[in-house]
Amino acid sequence: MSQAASATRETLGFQTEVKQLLHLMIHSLYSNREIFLRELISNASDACDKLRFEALDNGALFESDPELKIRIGFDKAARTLTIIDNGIGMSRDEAIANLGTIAKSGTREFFSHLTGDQKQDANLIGQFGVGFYSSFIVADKVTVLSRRAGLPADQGVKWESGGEGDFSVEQVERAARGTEITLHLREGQDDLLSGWKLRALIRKYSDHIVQSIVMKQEKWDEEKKEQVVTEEDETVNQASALWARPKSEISDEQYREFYKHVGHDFEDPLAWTHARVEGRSEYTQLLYIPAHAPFDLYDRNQRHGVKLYVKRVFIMDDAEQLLPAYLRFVRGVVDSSDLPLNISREILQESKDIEAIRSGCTKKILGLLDDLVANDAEKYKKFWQAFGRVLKEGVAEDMVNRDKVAGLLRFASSHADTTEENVSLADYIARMKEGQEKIYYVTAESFNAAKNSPHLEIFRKKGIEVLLLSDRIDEWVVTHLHEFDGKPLVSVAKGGLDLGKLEDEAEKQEQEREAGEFKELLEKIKKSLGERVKEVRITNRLTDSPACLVADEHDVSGNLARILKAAGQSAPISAPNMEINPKHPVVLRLRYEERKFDDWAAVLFDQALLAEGGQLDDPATFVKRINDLMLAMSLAS
Ligand SMILES: Nc1ncnc2c1ncn2[C@@H]1O[C@H](COP(=O)(O)OP(=O)(O)OP(=O)(O)O)[C@@H](O)[C@H]1O
Repeated sequence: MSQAASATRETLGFQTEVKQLLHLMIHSLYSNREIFLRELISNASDACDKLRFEALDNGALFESDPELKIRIGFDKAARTLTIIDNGIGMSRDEAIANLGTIAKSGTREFFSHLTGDQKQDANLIGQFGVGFYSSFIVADKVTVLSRRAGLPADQGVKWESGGEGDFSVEQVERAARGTEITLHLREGQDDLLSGWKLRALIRKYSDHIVQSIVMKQEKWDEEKKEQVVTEEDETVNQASALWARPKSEISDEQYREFYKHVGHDFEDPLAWTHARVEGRSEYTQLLYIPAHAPFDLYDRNQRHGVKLYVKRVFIMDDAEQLLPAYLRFVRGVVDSSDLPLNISREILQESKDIEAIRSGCTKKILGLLDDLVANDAEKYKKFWQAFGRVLKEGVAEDMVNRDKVAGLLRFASSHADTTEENVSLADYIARMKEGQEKIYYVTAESFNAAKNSPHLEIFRKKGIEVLLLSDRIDEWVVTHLHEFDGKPLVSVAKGGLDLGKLEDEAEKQEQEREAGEFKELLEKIKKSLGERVKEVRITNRLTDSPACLVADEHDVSGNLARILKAAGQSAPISAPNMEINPKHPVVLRLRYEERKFDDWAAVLFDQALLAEGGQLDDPATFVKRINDLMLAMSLAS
């Protein structure tokens, strides 16, 4: 940050990302300019919540002004709007940090995704959170006066900026605690200088705010023939906790606006569930599923989860104990009637009440997802695209609800052979062939590697569907999910292929005959490859390929071993089995090869490894062998 300090006033430069954000926001969000009011009121409300929480331990913070509220005013002559709160306020350092930098992790990466296309970027910025900086959509100068609760009156701060490259901060005297934001409106924004307009915006976007949002009452003046502002205050919003109101009194519109406040989101939510739970543990939950993934979904430190309230008093943001990690995309509020007000994060971890809330909230969300599956396939598809990968973690993480989570999973499969993940395990079971007892899957590094895996050949020939798993997390899913609805999940690349009733007698007999016939060749290949393979055997898995690699039932699959290696973890390496196709011309040819047998065997192994997405230890030797063999063939012909 650049500095030009004078005695009390100094000018500081915005962090680069803030400059970028400001520029984009002014241009791409202009058509949504009214949201600035919602954002500033949302911040004011959060500031009041924070004060109320800190005051639980230190009542003096209320000073002589215990009634928390937000005031909106306007001055036609000066062309300004003001948003005032008596919440926690900011110290000078906090103002510099909060209003001059963006502290979110992943910010730089986020900015690299902006395209310059206004419509797309507006969407992205919405996901990032627009917040305080949205003031500059309508204002060309913003003045913030603030004093942190508990600091003396001479420790006030005045922050001011034109939203270009820099801002100034100055220490000022300020009797009132909290924050006052004055927007000096841009040309053409004068329609906002209207009590009627502001009231309409507050009712539309901020009705659910818990604190009173007050404005000066207006009256019709017969002489002046216009509305005049009086000295009387009036509360414009309902000023009661939305989640505590009966469901029948809340409109969908109100639910949506409340979501934007708690979820710090710009778009409507996908779905929500609102319930009051009574019994051993009493609480209210209002939980939302967003319509899109936040940019930091995979960041373990991401914030803005579920807020915890105790008897309407805000206690903490992102109380991660309220839901398991695999539901970290959920936003909303839990308000408990049983927990003590002074509960800390440490106590939360051991609280029996929290355990009950967590299991209740988890069931509600899984139920909500079930409901989408049954009643709104389009929405579920959207959900799956945004959060499917996170939900998959639930199979490993949540033993109690494993079957329920498994039922919600969607996979790509050889049925449609497209990348789209839209096959549920129940769909798969419904399509099983007569006599089929298992759910077959293949895991690979990419969709194409899975789809074209040699291990699938016999399944394709027999018309048996195979799930095509190519997410890294899928390996984790299948190590924890052994069966679904009584049907075992089986990898087509592991263990001996036992198709059970799907194989007929004649096929089995032929296999036995071939095993005898090829015994000598198999031993010879094993001897040639040595430690690289555990066993070499005949297979009926293959129709087009000469060979493939197969892990033993309880060994780590080749794909998982590669994932672990890439993640820097040591995998217990055990050599794979090599299976060869007794009908393939290359294999038949090998029976009569003498001179170059070792090269043929090595190439067979290396190709099988490549075909399943593996990497060669010694690619140069592989290339040399291939060239030698090609040359020998061309000389022979
Ligand atoms: N009225 C206020 N009183 C006290 N602090 C405030 C106020 N407004 C903003 N802040 C501080 O400035 C920070 C930045 O605000 P901003 O609106 O940009 O982001 P946010 O609310 O944290 O997140 P998001 O933008 O995702 O909603 C806030 O986190 C808060 O610490």
